[in-house]
Amino acid sequence: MNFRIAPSLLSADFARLGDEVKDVIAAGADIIHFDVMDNHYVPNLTIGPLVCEAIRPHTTAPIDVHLMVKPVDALAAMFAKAGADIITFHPEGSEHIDRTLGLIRDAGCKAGLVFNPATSLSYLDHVMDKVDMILIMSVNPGFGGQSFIPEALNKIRAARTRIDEYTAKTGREIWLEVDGGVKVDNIRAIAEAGADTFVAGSAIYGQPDYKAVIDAMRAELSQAGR
Ligand SMILES: O=C(CO)[C@H](O)[C@H](O)COP(=O)(O)O
Ligand SMILES: [Fe+2]
Repeated sequence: MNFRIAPSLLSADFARLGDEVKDVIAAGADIIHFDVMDNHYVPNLTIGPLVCEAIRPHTTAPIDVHLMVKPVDALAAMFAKAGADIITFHPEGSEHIDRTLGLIRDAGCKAGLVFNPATSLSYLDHVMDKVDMILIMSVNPGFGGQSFIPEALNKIRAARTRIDEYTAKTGREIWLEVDGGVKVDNIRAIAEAGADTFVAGSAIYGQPDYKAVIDAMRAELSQAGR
């Protein structure tokens, strides 16, 4: 299993974002997770396409834009232009999920659906062919530094079953990302439930030595069995 670690910029020092991006990639991270909150779909307000465009020259690592916004379509197009590689959105934020997935892919990005703790995976039923990533939220969206909700492990297992069945039929890979409260001490259990991509904000940016945390996460992942 190819595991990917995606530090969330939400917990980075916003006054030095370019360096924060370079530092986590130098420390061994694979992906930059970029949380967009609109003070409407979620109570918090963060960063937009101009900031994505500003960090783009600072790394060749994929930028994974997590849109916690409603409506989604116009912002998704702006982030594709701003250099995003992956764009995920919450089904509750889109009037027409199939259309939004299509417009993200047509803009050249990987597209993904995000599931809040109480959102059903049934939104996947008729759109798997347009989904490149499934993101399971293990906290309610809106803030960094919250505690992992254990019930998320059951949803990760269910999503893994869907993906494996789909991949067996089509040969096409879909990534399974988990976001919220991911730490060194629970990442192994999350991997064992079926995740391959791990967002971690406060666990990485909240520590002075990013490499030490990422190395410790990889050591845990290397022990994970399915
Ligand atoms: O989407 C998010 C919150 O809505 C963040 O990506 C997530 O919470 C990361 O922060 P932490 O690892 O500190 O929980
Ligand atoms: Fe996120």
